[in-house]
Amino acid sequence: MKNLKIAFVGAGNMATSLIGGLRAQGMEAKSIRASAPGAESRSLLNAAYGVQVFTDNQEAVAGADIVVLAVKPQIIKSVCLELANQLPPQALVVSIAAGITCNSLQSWLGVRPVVRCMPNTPALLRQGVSGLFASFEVTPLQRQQAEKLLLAVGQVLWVDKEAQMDAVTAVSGSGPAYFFLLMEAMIQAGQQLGLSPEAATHLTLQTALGAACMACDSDVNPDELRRRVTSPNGTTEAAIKILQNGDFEALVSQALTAAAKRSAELATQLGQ
Ligand SMILES: NC(=O)C1=CN([C@@H]2O[C@H](COP(=O)(O)OP(=O)(O)OC[C@H]3O[C@@H](n4cnc5c(N)ncnc54)[C@H](O)[C@@H]3O)[C@@H](O)[C@H]2O)C=CC1
Ligand SMILES: O=C(O)[C@@H]1CCC=N1
Repeated sequence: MKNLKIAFVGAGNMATSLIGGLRAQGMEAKSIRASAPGAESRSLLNAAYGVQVFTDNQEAVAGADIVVLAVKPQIIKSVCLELANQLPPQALVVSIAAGITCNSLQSWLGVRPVVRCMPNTPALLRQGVSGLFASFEVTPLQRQQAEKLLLAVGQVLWVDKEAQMDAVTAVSGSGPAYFFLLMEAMIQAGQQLGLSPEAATHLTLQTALGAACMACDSDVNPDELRRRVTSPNGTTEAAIKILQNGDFEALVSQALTAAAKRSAELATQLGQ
């Protein structure tokens, strides 16, 4: 990675996380460029990581080995059309836009190596996980380069069918929001049961962290870990019964199905 030049088009949350990860791994600021229309995000990025910032996307991608498209799905088509004739011919394009297929990207940019990926916001703390899919044109070396880029902000998982990216988006791309919602609900319930907001928040967040660490470190599945908390006729059983009577698993399944469907819809609505 050290000899590569990487250009980010878009300088928002996800681009900033990735740039922070690359800099923390020792990538030199002079090898990283970023472009965005907003002066504030450009100057924040420059101040935090010393990277070169541009208003002009075409200027940012000049000479890049990897171009990361980190703009919203709604504007990616216009950005691609603007860049189509300006990208270095061998540059690898890495898109993080939800729902936007390799086929669409290649219809706007010309047939070229494209990696589509779906990171998530814990990337900010280098605790993310990203799903990746490579178009046919991506070389083994470019695959490694894309993987290293995303490894700078957490773990990676390649999928071999592009349609699986909708499922990745539903599980891990959007996933942090589901856990935050559960935290919100537990904090609220804790207060209703008489705890102060501070106490309810502290207990909830540390429990979420502890449970996630246990699930990651353990050699048994989450269902077994759950059973170990659940004493016969005890308090956990009383709570789980309520969740299951409310069809918790079915609700989660419906929610993830809606997210995956929306990812596929974005492909149809905003693609080609
Ligand atoms: N936020 C999330 O949890 C995740 C987001 N994504 C994807 O990442 C992409 C970026 O999302 P965020 O960083 O959250 O959005 P953001 O809104 O923080 O950043 C978007 C950036 O694009 C810039 N921009 C707007 N118009 C532009 C143009 N014409 N040319 C160049 N830059 C332009 C904005 O100034 C901003 O810096 C989206 O496509 C989203 O689907 C992927 C995984 C997770
Ligand atoms: O909600 C969204 O569309 C984006 C993609 C995954 C997380 N945030």
